[in-house]
Amino acid sequence: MYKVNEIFQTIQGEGSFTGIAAIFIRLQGCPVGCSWCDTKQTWHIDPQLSQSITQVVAKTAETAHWASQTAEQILDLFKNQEYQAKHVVITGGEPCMYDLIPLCQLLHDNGYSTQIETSGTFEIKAPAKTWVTVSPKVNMAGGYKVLQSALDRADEIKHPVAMEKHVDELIALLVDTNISDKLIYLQPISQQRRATELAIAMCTKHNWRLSVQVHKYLGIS
Ligand SMILES: C[S@@+](CC[C@H](N)C(=O)[O-])C[C@H]1O[C@@H](n2cnc3c(N)ncnc32)[C@H](O)[C@@H]1O
Ligand SMILES: Nc1nc2[nH]cc(C(=O)O)c2c(=O)[nH]1
Ligand code: SF4
Ligand SMILES: [Mg+2]
Repeated sequence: MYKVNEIFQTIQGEGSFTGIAAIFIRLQGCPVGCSWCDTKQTWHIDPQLSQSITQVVAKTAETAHWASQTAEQILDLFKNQEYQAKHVVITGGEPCMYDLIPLCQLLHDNGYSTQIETSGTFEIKAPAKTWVTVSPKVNMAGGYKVLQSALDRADEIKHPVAMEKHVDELIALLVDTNISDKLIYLQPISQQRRATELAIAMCTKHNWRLSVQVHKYLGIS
């Protein structure tokens, strides 16, 4: 069972698939604790906050409520909601706390493409076809071996930055893990002006890409 914090259809606002219509599944739970995390409501799994999927889909505000769902129930919901997007983004919280193989496989079998957004702190359990976005959480739980395998598996690396030290950490990580042939995105933290200027300068300098969380500029989910 997957603990679902949110399901909604929108435009992917980050990384390589920016601009694509997508269904987002946000799973509950994350032990990593990034100070600047924009989805802190997903961190704790409070058994008291279990709801029906109808209530979760009807949410009008970000809350820590969640609904337990099987892969089949999630697919049925897509149909009931008459979602038209064919790209599914599984995020969180930390989606790799869950085995994502049954869910992604079922979605692939039904004509959807899948993408996961992960911190690289848990083993990635997803089919080979799933697009993997790793937003590496340096010096955090999970350990180096898990992070190395996540970075090796990554189709893109998307690193949130606000200060020079975040860029230095990324460079050190790429050297340590021997990663040289991946798409690298810098994502300014919380649309801060200084963070954005830093990201632009560093993307230009290192020939990386910029990811600006387009949905936040548009005021959409
Ligand atoms: C909320 S996280 C959930 C998935 C997973 N736990 C992770 O960290 O990749 C989704 C994406 O948003 C990024 N993110 C979180 N808070 C942010 C913020 N305040 N500004 C910019 N990016 C942020 C994360 O780094 C990650 O790339
Ligand atoms: N529109 C939109 N695009 C996104 N890309 C990654 C998101 C996330 O929270 O993981 C996200 C999100 O929350 N909304
Ligand atoms: S790993 Fe992702 S969900 Fe967890 S605290 Fe960090 S940004 Fe938030
Ligand atoms: Mg988000």
